[in-house]
Amino acid sequence: MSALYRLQNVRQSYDGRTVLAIDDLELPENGIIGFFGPNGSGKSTLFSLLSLVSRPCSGKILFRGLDTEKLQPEQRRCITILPQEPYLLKRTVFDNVAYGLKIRDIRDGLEKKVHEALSWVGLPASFAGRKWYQLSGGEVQRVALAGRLILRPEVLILDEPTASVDIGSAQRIREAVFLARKQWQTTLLIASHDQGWLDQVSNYRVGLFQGRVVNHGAVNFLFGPWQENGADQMVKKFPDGQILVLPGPADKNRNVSVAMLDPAKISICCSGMNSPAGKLGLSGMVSTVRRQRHREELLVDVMVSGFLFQVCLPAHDVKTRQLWPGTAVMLDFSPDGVRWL
Ligand SMILES: Nc1ncnc2c1ncn2[C@@H]1O[C@H](COP(=O)(O)OP(=O)(O)OP(=O)(O)O)[C@@H](O)[C@H]1O
Repeated sequence: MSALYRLQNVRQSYDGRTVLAIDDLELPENGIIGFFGPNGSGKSTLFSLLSLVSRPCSGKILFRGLDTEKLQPEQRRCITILPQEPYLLKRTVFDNVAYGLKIRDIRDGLEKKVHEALSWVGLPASFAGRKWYQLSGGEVQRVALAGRLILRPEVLILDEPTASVDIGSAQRIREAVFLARKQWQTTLLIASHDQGWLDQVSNYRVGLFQGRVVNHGAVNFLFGPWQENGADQMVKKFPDGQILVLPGPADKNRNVSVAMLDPAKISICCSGMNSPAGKLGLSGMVSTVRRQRHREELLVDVMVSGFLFQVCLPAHDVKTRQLWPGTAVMLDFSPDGVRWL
C-alpha cells in the first residue's frame, strides 16, 4: 500500500488529558477516506494534526514517508482543510473564493476560475458579488469548499462538510468530492456523522472511539436509536419496519449508541432461500460489488431500508451465487462480528 500518512505513537492532550492515542495507523493515497466516531472521539483533533495546523504532543507523523516536522512550505501547501465551522473573510464571495490563489500570487484569469469553482459547488456566477452576511449556513459551507477546490489540492480534509446543509447541498458537496477525485486525483479525508452520506462517498473507513482507532478498512457502523429488550439484546427498528436484534454489550451498564459490524461476519443468502436455521435476517438488495485494495475478497454493498451494509465475500462466492446489483438478499449477522461503541 502506498501510504499517504503514517502515524506512529501519536498522542495529543489538552490540559493534561489525552484525547488522541494512535499507536500505528496508515492512511492510503488515492481514495476517499471516511472517518466515523461519536462526538468527542477525536476526529477534529486528528484532522488538525493531519492538516499540519497543530503538532502532536508526542509521536511521529509521516507524510508520503517524510517527517511532517521537516516538510518544506510547498509540500505543506498540498494539504488543505475545510474546518467544521469554516471562517469567511468579511468580504465578498469572490474575495473569499479567490483568497487562496491570491496568497499564492496566482492572479491570472481569477474571475473565470472563481466562477468555475462556484459552479463545482452548484452556485451561480452571480453569487460572486454577494457579501459574507448574505449567505445561508449551507451556502457558507459551499463557498468555503469552492475556496479549497480552486486550489486543486492533492489532499483535501473535510471536517463535517454536511453538518449544517440540506439534502440538496449535501448532494452538491458529494459531487464536488467526486469531481476533485476525478479531475485532480485528490485524496480526500472526510469526517461525518451522516453515515449514509459517507457510505456513498468513501471507499475506506477509519473508526475512532475515545481517541483510539477502533477499526480501519471496510467496516459498518450502525447508529441508534437502539433499545434493550430485557434479554441482553439490543434492538433496532428500520424505517420499513424490519427489526434487527443483536447481542448487547458484555458490560450491561455501558451506555452504547453505535454497533460496529464486521463485514466478514455478515452472511448473505438469496431471498427465497431459507435463512440459517432459527435466525431472522434483514432483507435488502445488492447495490454494488467492489474490489478492495490489496484484498482478495470483494465488498458487496447491500441496501436495507436506506442503510448501506458492506459484506466481505470471496470473489468465487459472489460469482457462483450471482450476487449482482439488483439481487434481493437476506443478511445474517454473526454475534462475534458485533462490537459496541
Ligand atoms: N481546544 C481544546 N481544549 C480542550 N479540550 C479539547 C479541545 N479541543 C478538543 N478538545 C477535547 O478533545 C476531545 C476530542 O475532541 P474532537 O473535537 O477532536 O472530537 P470529534 O470527534 O471531532 O467530535 P465532534 O464529532 O463532536 O466534532 C473532546 O473530549 C474535546 O472536548
